[in-house]
Amino acid sequence: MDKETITASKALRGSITVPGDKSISHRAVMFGAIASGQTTVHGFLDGEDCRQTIACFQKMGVAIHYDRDKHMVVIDGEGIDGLEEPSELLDVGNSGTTIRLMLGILVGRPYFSVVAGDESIEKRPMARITEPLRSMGAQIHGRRNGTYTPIAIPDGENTLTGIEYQLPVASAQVKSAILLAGLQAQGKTTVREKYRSRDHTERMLQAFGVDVDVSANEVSISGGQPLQAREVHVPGDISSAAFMLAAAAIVKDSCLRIDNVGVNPTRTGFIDALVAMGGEVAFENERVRGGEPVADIVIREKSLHATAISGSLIPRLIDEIPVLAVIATQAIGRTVIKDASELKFKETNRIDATASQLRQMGADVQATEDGFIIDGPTPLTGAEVSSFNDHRIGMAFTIAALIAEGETTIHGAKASAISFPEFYQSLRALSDS
Ligand SMILES: O=C(O)C1=C[C@@H](OP(=O)(O)O)[C@@H](O)[C@H](O)C1
Ligand SMILES: C=C(OP(=O)(O)O)C(=O)O
Repeated sequence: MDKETITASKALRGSITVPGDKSISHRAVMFGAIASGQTTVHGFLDGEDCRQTIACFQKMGVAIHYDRDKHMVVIDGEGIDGLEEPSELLDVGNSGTTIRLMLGILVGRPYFSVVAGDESIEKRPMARITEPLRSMGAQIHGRRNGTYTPIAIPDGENTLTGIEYQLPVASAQVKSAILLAGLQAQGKTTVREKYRSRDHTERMLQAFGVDVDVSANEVSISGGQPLQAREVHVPGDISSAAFMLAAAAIVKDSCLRIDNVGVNPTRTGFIDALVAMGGEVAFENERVRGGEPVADIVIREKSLHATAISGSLIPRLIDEIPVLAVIATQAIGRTVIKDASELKFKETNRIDATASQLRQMGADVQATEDGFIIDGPTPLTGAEVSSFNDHRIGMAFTIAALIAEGETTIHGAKASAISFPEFYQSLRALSDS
């Protein structure tokens, strides 16, 4: 198995950028594929998940040209009716976002399609998508009555009707799938959520010329609206920036600047948590590009104290929780993270993975049903840890290794290629400078 060996780092100093936002990159390809005209995407994330999205839509006959060196994707869309029946399985690899959003498109198409992914995708729950889509009239077959992959959509009329739906858990993937089906449905579709999840779908659909009504925690869309191609500039991914910010927050005397990061308020929970812990973080050059807020982020290492993370904050930092748990081991006092049971349904069970590997490194951490209880500060010691082939887990433990005494080996480190292919390179460049 692939591995990386990491030792304690001296201060991280300098200025970097991080790769494009994963959520926005996926959506740019999908929306470009169902729009009419040429969509050009700049700053596309060259991660494995997003490349899988490109491949799926190419299998549906969409002309997509990807220049990997320039991080640019050009999509010649012919509207949603221009999508063709794929003659092969649509393989989403490791990507939950690809399968869930794409199903929202496929259920309204008149052709036969089958979607599946890797071993991790096989274990991830799909009922959250297939139940509401079925209630719109979608015909869905699949393993265990369509609650797990592989999932097949039969050919035929596939007529959909708009629904009003209250999300049982805040999930942008479920919300987006319903809205994409809603675009193909008769009448209006409304999705309500208790806590607001990331709103990139709403923002980008509006940018592609679709009327989307957004009020508080409710989004509505009327069926039959076409998408008009446009240029998309993808900002740096705050979920990737979070690893670098975490490193700078806990490695003594660090001072780091990350330029051009997406700071959509539905995604900045990690920054709020860090500030609540006493972290020194500032946004500079705040601007809006293509409907998404962007800023340069500056952080300085500072002594941190414990905090409580729960409720509406959770969907705003869901993917950053493993690395936040690492930070919490260095904060003074007891950090409690709750309402995060969704972590069990990601690429791996992130509650178990984070707690078990943190304990290997000597942290005082307790896994709970829906989060963690972490007492700090605790000195960490180098250990053999596993990513469980989950990119966020592998990267979180690499950050922990930067402050550990002795050597830490991260097994399955290559998983970082899912969302942050240059992760180890960027980190080495910063600690050498
Ligand atoms: O819509 C998206 O792009 C995503 C939504 C979140 O998942 P859920 O919708 O399952 O919370 C997040 O964890 C994932 O990394 C990306
Ligand atoms: C959960 C994640 O992604 P996905 O659901 O797209 O696999 C993630 O990137 O942390």
